[in-house]
Amino acid sequence: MAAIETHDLTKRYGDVTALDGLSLSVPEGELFGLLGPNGSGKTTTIEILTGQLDPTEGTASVLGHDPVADPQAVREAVGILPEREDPPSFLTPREYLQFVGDVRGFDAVDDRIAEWADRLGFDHKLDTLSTDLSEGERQRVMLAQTFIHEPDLVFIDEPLVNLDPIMQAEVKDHMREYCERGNTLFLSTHFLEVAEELCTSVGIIRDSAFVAERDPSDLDGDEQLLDYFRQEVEESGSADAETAVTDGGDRSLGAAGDTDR
Ligand SMILES: Nc1ncnc2c1ncn2[C@@H]1O[C@H](COP(=O)(O)OP(=O)(O)OP(=O)(O)O)[C@@H](O)[C@H]1O
Repeated sequence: MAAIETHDLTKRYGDVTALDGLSLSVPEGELFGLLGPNGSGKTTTIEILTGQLDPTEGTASVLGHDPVADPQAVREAVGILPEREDPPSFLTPREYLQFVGDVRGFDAVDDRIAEWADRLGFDHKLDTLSTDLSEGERQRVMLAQTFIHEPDLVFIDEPLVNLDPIMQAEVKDHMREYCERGNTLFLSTHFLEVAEELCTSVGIIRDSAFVAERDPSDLDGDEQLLDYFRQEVEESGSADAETAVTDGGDRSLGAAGDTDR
């Protein structure tokens, strides 16, 4: 069964088309990466699939639930880490994760908090107000809330932002193992090296429409993901595409400041 299935998903805001007829199927167990220039519709896609935003047209199925007809069922079934989200500044990580436990209704909340704080290296900060945590420590807490209830499907926008290199490696390992156990991960990122290293499949979106899908391991040595992305995106000839493809040595696309939020 596909974990995610969409048909002609479209979102319009007046004259602005944020998403234009997205049809997509993500099988269970896939680590899927959605790539695209700034403003191409990645966040809109995730918001529709997680029941936060209604499409103007089209249908979607997420773990067998319809995110329009039953957004609550989708939100209960999945883990979500939106872009640039922090735990509330006035709660400690322990209080925030206990709150998540209450809302999500899972058992052994204290044990799971201890396990995830240990795994993500913020056990010594569990009782520190979030306002006093570093950016990377807050990202670790947000990653914990994403996975703590062991969902079958997780949506993550830029998972590695602000993490130090050791924690980046650990989170990558975790995401890989999570999918090897049959779970599904839907990742949105501007960092092609992350997509290339981790994803079993990538989709490229431009001008709000889906243009290509590819298994990164099928790319040969001369056809790196950046070149492939550039080729697919530049075909649109849009100004957006040209500003989006920035080599810059770090192979990040269109958001040079993304690591420093
Ligand atoms: N509430 C809104 N009202 C009007 N236009 C919107 C709204 N939300 C998004 N858009 C537009 O829809 C398009 C797609 O936005 P979206 O946030 O999905 O892009 P994105 O691919 O996630 O971009 P980025 O890589 O910069 O995060 C953009 O042109 C954006 O300006």
